[in-house]
Amino acid sequence: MISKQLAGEKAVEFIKADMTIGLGTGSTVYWTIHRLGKMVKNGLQIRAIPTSKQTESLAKELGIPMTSFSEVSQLDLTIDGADEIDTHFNLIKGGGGALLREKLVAAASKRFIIAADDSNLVHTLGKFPLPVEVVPFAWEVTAQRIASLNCKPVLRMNNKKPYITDNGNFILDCSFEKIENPLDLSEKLKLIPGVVETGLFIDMADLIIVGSKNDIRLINKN
Ligand SMILES: O=C(CO)[C@H](O)[C@H](O)COP(=O)(O)O
Repeated sequence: MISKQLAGEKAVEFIKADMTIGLGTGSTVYWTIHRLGKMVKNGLQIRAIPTSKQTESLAKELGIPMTSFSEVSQLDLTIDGADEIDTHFNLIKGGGGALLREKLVAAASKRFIIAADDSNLVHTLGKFPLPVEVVPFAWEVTAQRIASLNCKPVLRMNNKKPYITDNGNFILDCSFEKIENPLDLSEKLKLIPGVVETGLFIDMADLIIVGSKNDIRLINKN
């Protein structure tokens, strides 16, 4: 069994009846969603809010009942993946392009669980290029302003065209190499006009489930 699958499937153990669950995006939570689909088929009652159109269609296919922020304002639990996790529980997310909805859903959740494998654990964030969601208008100027923070922003492409997020925006993948102060960087990025959201998730995760070749580790905050 691959490590992402181990971690993703382990995460369902934290789902209880009648919970409202945030469903993340990516190849790790794919396994969570599949397991959850089976649990729902076996009678578990939950409702879910997806963090992307991709997750929404998978969850619908598996018969997982959906809700939305027009019906609920708080979720019990969100399960998602991460591209990098540092020793202070800070994350880089957005490799799959869903960072804005992922952050909104995580911020509305009482508990935020990350399922990942040991390749995602790092001492300092930044080797993985930081995804930054920007509005398409004047994105070139936004990219120049971001570059002045000492990185190389690259416009994410899809079939030779700019990649478009579920919110109709672009993504700039920003290579910083080392992000020594994630909070400071996050604040600076959010001050740039045109930046909608960044893939820096600072001190939001409560529990990390780390799958490796043959076992699973749980890392609790504190
Ligand atoms: O942030 C994300 C999507 O926007 C994903 O959680 C992140 O990219 C990790 O993905 P995977 O589970 O496929 O490694």
